[in-house]
Formats: sequence, structure tokens, C-alpha cells
Amino acid sequence: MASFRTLDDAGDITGKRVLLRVDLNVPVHDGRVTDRTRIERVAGTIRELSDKGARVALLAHFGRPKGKPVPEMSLGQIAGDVAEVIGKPVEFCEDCIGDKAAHAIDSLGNGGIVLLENTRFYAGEEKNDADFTAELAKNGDIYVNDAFSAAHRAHASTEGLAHHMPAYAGRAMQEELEALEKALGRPKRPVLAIVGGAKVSTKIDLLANLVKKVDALVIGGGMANTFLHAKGVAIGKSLCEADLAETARRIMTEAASSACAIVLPQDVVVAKEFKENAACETLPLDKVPDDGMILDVGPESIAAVNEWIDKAETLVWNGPLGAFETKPFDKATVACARHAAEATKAGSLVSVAGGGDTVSALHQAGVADDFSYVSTAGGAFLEWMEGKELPGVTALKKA
Ligand SMILES: Nc1ncnc2c1ncn2[C@@H]1O[C@H](COP(=O)(O)OP(=O)(O)O)[C@@H](O)[C@H]1O
Ligand SMILES: O=C(OP(=O)(O)O)[C@H](O)COP(=O)(O)O
Repeated sequence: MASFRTLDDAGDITGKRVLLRVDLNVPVHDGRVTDRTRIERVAGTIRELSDKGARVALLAHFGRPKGKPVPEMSLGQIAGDVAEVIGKPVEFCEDCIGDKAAHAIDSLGNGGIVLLENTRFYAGEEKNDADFTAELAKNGDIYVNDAFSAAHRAHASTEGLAHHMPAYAGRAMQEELEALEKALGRPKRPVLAIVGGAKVSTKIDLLANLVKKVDALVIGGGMANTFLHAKGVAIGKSLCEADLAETARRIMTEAASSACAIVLPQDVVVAKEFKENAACETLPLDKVPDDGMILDVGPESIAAVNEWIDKAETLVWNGPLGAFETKPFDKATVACARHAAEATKAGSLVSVAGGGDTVSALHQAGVADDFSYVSTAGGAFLEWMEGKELPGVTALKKA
């Protein structure tokens, strides 16, 4: 039996106002949702609540607007996709608190669904501010959290609300926790982690714990640039958080004392412009020009990652190895994803990958169905792997 409350514990919810936290932080390019996995995973919970006659208000964030309304980060652009995926009408309300939100929810019929505007348009969301949480809470009778991929954030809509009203885990949250426990509860060694992507400052700290849990850590993508910089490699104009160089060095020291191999790029793909089909060249690490950007790792690095995949019994992967959305910088991510998929199909690897963009990359490589498990979560999944309590999950635990 789950240690947290689920929808099975919610009783009769007919006519009740349900504040349902979902993660709609999906990849969007040119105003179009390019990967609907996160929407598809929560669709079952939305339908179930609606079919049971609840009035469903969807709470979600999109991007990092830093506490202010940013039109390009409006959830209005996602509402149509949500409606299509769940196969029911979904209204959109341009605020998540106040009179507009109250009116939108009060006017729903039983089974009606409204998507409220980006909670991160208010600074109180990320601060888990008591007044902001109380404003959100005014519009709900019960709270359901189905956003596993945001459960590592102790924000108003992911944690605070659970203390204001009866709180339950949604079906997708339940499934993610069960699937991760099944795939990785007692992982077979060697365990290989691949961490890439662009969210360097929010993910780098957890690497210090991760290196104690895994046998090798491949660092790629934007994350690798900060480590290369910390090792004194000139990386030109590449995405890098130079102030985290000391943290990167500490992680490499921690890895050495935990006998975890750190695998950094050996060669890199460099371009002067970040655009589709930009001219680029593969260079050794000591040849990156001052005006160049590392946008992918090169063939020698791909071969090194694949060798580690061959040695590993278990793979956990978050964050693409390059800027895969922009060709030709998808090569390393696609090649290594296909290699891991082959090993999984051959029965020699348990492979778990997660993260909004990572899942999109696996779909692009055509292998999302070949991994042992694909989580919607990136940072939350890695923190779960570290053994950390996730605030969004802890808040749902039974007393
Ligand atoms: N070398 C790089 N330079 C700039 N951006 C990169 C690089 N490598 C990967 N990225 C970007 O990282 C983003 C994904 O990062 P992140 O959000 O951390 O992953 P996820 O959503 O899977 O958790 C992608 O948009 C990708 O373009
Ligand atoms: O996309 C998300 O996480 P991920 O990039 O770790 O997969 C979640 O929506 C959390 O977003 P955040 O990292 O801006 O808090």
C-alpha cells in the first residue's frame, strides 16, 4: 500500500473544486509543443477527476519567468494540446489567483476543466509564500499533485497547498514512484549516470551525492562546459556557469574518493552561430576558438560513452549531450540513445531516462519505447536517485 494518499482515498468528489498540479513544462518551438509526453502522462488523472464529476482547475508552471508575467511563457499556448490529448474541452483563465481564477472555477459545471495561468508569474510561487499559497487555496476543496517532475521544488503549488486542504497523489505521480522503485530500487552494478543539458546551476549540486551512488558519471551538454572550464580548458563562448567552477572541482574530488569515474568530453563540435545547419567543426579540447560555442560532443566522446554503456548493467540518464533540437548538434545524443536502446533490447542493460527535453530527444532518436523506463522527470528523478526526500512527495505522506 502506498505511504501517501492517492485518489482512492478521496471519497466522493462530485462537484468538488480540485486544484490539480500538473507539469506542463513541455518543449515548445516556434509556438508549437514538440513533445506531449508530460501531457499524456497526466491525462489519465485529469479524465478520472472530470469523469467523477469534480470541477478541475489545472495548476502548472512554464519556463522560468522569475515572478513576473512573461507573455511568451503563458500557458495559453499549451491549452489546446491539453484539450486534444485528454479529448475534452479545456478552458483557459489568464490568472491563477484572484477574481478571474475564482470566477473561472466557480462557473465550471461538474466535470469541467480549466487551465490556470503560469503560477510562476507570481514571485510567491517559488518562495512558497504563505499569502500566495492561501490565495491559491481559496479556489480549491481538495489538492491533487500529479507533477512528479516538479516534486523536487518546495513551491506553493507543489508543496504549500498540501497543508491547506486534503491532499492526494495523482495517478501519474503514483506510477512514476512505483516504476522508479521497480527499475532502480536495487540497481545492478556497474551503474552509469549520464547528465547533460542546460540547467547547470540547479543540477550541479546533486552530482556531489550522485557520484557516491554510481560507478561512472558521464558529463555532457552545457553541464560539461562548466567542468571543462574548471579544468582550465578554454571554451570560447560556450554556455558555462563560470562561478560554479569551484563546485565542479569539488565534485571531481568527491568522485575520485568515491571511486566514481568522471567521463568528460574528449572532442567537441564547435560552431560560431547557434542555428540550424550552422557551419561547425569537430575539434580537440585545446583548439576551441574564442568566438566558438561547443554545441555537441564529438565522435571520440561518443565512442567513450558507448564503451561505458557496454560495461554498465544499469543506466540513468538526464540531460542531452548536445543542443539536439538544432541539427547537426543532435548527433551524440541520438547515437548514444540508440546504443543504450540496443543494449536494453539485448537484455544487457536496464536503462532509465528522464527530463522534458531528454524524453523529447529519445523520441527524436526513435528509441523512447526501447528504454526500460522513461520518466517525465529530470532533476526530480536525479534527486530521487540521490536518495533525497522530494518535498512535493513528502507533503502527501500519510500522517
Ligand atoms: N552544449 C550545449 N550548449 C547549449 N545548450 C545545450 C548544450 N547541450 C545541451 N543543451 C540544451 O540543454 C537543454 C536541455 O536541458 P535540461 O532542461 O537540463 O534537460 P531536461 O529537460 O531533459 O531535464 C536542451 O534544450 C539542449 O539544447
Ligand atoms: O522541466 C522540469 O524539470 P527537468 O528539466 O529537470 O526535467 C520541471 O518542470 C521543473 O522545472 P524547473 O527546473 O524550472 O523547476
